[in-house]
Amino acid sequence: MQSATPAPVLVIGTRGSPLALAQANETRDRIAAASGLDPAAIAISVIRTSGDRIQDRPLSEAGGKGLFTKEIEEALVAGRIDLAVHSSKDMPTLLPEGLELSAFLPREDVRDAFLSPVAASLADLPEGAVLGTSSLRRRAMALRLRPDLKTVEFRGNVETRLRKLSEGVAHATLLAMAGLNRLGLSGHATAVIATEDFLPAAGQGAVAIETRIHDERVLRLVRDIDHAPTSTALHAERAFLARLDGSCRTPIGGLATIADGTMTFRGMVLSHDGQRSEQVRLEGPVAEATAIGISAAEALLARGVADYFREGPAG
Ligand SMILES: NCc1[nH]cc(CCC(=O)O)c1CC(=O)O
Repeated sequence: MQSATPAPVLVIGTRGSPLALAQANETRDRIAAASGLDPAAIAISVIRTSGDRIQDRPLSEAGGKGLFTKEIEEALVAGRIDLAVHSSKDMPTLLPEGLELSAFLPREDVRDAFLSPVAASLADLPEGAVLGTSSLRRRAMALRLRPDLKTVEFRGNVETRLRKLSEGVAHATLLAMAGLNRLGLSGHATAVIATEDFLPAAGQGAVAIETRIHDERVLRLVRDIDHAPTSTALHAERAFLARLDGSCRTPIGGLATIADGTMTFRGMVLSHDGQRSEQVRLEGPVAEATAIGISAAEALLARGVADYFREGPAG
């Protein structure tokens, strides 16, 4: 006899990668714990996005960030799901009309990991070694420190990239520590790269929950699991990105950290070859998070970084 599954009272939409599912499961468990809802009454609906489908070219050429969110947001607008769980890093700064990011899970490790079977760190890679990455930011950040490196495209989910590395497609790759931790794969990291050397992407390590504005029933449930410091940091980082009008066609790093009521914001924009870069560091009260992110962007724009945005990712 089959046990009766309760009719779902809440439907979470997510991509189907192991990382996306881990994030959706964590969200379900947190909502259940905070609300007292039976976890079995919270359904997880897997939605295949354009970003998952397109495998034959770099995503920066196929149209950028919205590719991982479009079909999920359509389901949210249409009411087929009640909330969507995303990696903040993959979210465009502009959301479709009627949707908002209403909660963030506690941020994981924000740093990038260095993974290599041949070297202990980026600095230790042999002259001319091949770095596999599909991220324009990681490519430019790495070339800034090691202009001699060659780079190759490394698409696919975390597991696919680990496999390509073990097959020798590249001497090294870079992945978010957050993803490795959430997948229980942190043992694959050869070294963790300090943010002083290498700024993460805006939003890295944070999981965002997207909902319909004015959907009070769902908002009540997700607000209870919102992690305030993560939310504050993400507001600053997303304001920074939005003001720069950057996209995933531009190498940009941005990180807000909070200690004792003070936010420290660091931002960097690089040329595609990493040979030119501008950095900014600002501090201010957390209550001014959004303004701090905007000021950081304006400081960089004043130094001419908009010129970098007009350049293509030359080989
Ligand atoms: N673009 C893919 C993606 N989106 C979020 C993460 C990692 C988890 C995170 O940053 O929250 C990854 C993989 C990676 O960059 O290694």
